[in-house]
Amino acid sequence: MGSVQVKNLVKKYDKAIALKGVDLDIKEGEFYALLGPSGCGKTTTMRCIAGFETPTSGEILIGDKVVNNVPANRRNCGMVFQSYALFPHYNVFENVAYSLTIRDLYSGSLGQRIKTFGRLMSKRLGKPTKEIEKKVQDALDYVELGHLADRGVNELSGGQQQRVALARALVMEPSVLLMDEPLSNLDKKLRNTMRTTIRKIQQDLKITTIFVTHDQEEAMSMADHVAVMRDGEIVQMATPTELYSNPKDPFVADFVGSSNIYKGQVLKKNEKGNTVVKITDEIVLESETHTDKSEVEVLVRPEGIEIIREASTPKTENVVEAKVKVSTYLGPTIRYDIELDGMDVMVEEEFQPNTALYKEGDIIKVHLPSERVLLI
Ligand SMILES: Nc1ncnc2c1ncn2[C@@H]1O[C@H](COP(=O)(O)OP(=O)(O)OP(=O)(O)O)[C@@H](O)[C@H]1O
Repeated sequence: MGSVQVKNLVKKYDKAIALKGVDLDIKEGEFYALLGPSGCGKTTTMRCIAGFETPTSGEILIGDKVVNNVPANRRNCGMVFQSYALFPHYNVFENVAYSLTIRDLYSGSLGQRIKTFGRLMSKRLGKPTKEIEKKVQDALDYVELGHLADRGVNELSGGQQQRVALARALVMEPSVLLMDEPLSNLDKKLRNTMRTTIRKIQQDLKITTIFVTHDQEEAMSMADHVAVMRDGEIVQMATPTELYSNPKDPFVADFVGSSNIYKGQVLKKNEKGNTVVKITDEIVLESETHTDKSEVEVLVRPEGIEIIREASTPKTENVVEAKVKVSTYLGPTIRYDIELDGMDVMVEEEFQPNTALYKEGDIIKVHLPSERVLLI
């Protein structure tokens, strides 16, 4: 039973209120990302679920059991941290076996427990049981490190160390996997590989996973659902596509992907049923978003704006003249910083080898399709 529910979770410290009433409802097998800027309360939420922090108020359920008073080691949560937190004097195998061995401290006869304690105190794990050996080997194979079981952890790369940490969490067969910025110490290429590895393992094992990150790309590419947090609260919780296409407010829009956001004044509905919104005297746009408000924020994603070239099909609405300020080649795309009646606007266009790049000072025409002009 790996579902997780968090109800009106509040955590106050002496000088800060870290959580102001967080609610989460995570079904068994789902992958949730907690996304938000530094200090918004992601880690505190996770530490409360893990049992490392005591909430000031609110309820936490794992499965159908309220766990507020259950100690961390009885919550059956596997943890993976940014810092790996491996034991430097143990090799790969021993690091993964450790949690299983330590579990023996709480079970078995008094004699067995004393023996386990003695082994741990002498910093040797001794000969593991056949069962532990198999479980550890399986966990290492899962993270593709089976061949490095005898290596010292200091002789591993960062990515390999994080795989050991993941194996150590998985070997306990936790009902919930909690990961706190696990990829932040890795370089970009390795981060991408690890994203795929983690996602694949999560889907294979169907393990309920909560993943803390401040990296929107990471959250959007891995999770089934993303909870965006700000100042100790969840601002919006949605699937990645919903979050990107329908951000609830400018904070979410800006945090999840790049965006152009302007203040606008709603003028009327036109004959097509579109909302007409004025941004400047010169820039009046149609939007397919319906709203009852008279003052709105107008959001257009950079890739939602189309530069009109001679070969483009004629457009009937939302065509505006613009001046190119900067063009930046980004590999698969070109980013243009342009000016529209005094407003700075970002446009991102797919790079086509045969298309000439615009340069500073060029006057161009851009089309902002009404379905890409969002009113929030
Ligand atoms: N032990 C503590 N004592 C006092 N204040 C704390 C403590 N832990 C966290 N806080 C405060 O609670 C708030 C939330 O912190 P938290 O670590 O949960 O944020 P976060 O979103 O995980 O940030 P980051 O991405 O930087 O790790 C911050 O204002 C932080 O300073």
